[in-house]
Amino acid sequence: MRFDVVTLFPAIFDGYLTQSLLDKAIVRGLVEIQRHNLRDWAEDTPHRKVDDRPFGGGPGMLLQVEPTVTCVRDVDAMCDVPARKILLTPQGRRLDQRLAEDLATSDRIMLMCGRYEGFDQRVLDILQPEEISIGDFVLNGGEVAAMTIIDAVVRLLPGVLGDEQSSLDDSFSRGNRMLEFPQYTRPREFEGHTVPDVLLSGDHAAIAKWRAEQSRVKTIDRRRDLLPENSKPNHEHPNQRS
Ligand SMILES: Nc1cc(-c2ccc3ccn(Cc4ccc(CN5CCCCC5)cc4)c3c2)n[nH]1
Repeated sequence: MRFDVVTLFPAIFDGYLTQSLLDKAIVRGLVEIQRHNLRDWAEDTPHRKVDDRPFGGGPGMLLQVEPTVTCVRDVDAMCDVPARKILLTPQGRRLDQRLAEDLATSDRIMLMCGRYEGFDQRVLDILQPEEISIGDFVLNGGEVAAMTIIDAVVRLLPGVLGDEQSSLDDSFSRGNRMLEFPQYTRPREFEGHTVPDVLLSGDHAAIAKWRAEQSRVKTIDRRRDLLPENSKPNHEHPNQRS
């Protein structure tokens, strides 16, 4: 899979791209991440201006339609595979595991990271990107949301996580909608806190039963909404794919 990230701050991704799971996946050719600085598409050098004040007044600045649309079209054309365009915004469809699994089926994803107060509306009208939010809070730009999407998607790609780390049993993977059971490792006792005996018993059936019960109790206590009897569809944003 290839990610193309359009951003005013490509350096934000430096540390992230060298972190081990992603770095290994890149080295193994399982994923490719290309960054594109929107400022390189600014019309007027030397100021390389890509933002301007909103018509009609209002706070802050907006990213202009011309450099953005030109940039996205140029980036899209850099590779034969057409990119699934995603625009990060607080107003988008909420990212969840189901959407991450859907994104993981794409061959190429372009992540459009805005800044300031976002993009001129004509960017959305012309390019018709899918709009995705990572939660009901306002970040300072799309980059952290983009990294979140990359993180959630890359771990789902075949071969990225070894079998022992499979994402299949994650809390929210493949329709699994239960919270994790408690996990323990050595030492067996720390400051008087011990490991549940069942986990030391070697009785795999009893361990599985205990873990299922722990997941159920925790899910009822914290996320009753996840239980099958309470589940409701994730209402898609009007301009979202099915
Ligand atoms: N899940 C999530 C994604 C983001 C996200 C993603 C991308 C950008 C680009 C800029 N920002 C900052 C921002 C966005 C919206 C406003 C509200 N403002 C009100 C007046 C009319 C214009 C809009 C303010 C500042 C972004 C924030 N935050 N949270």
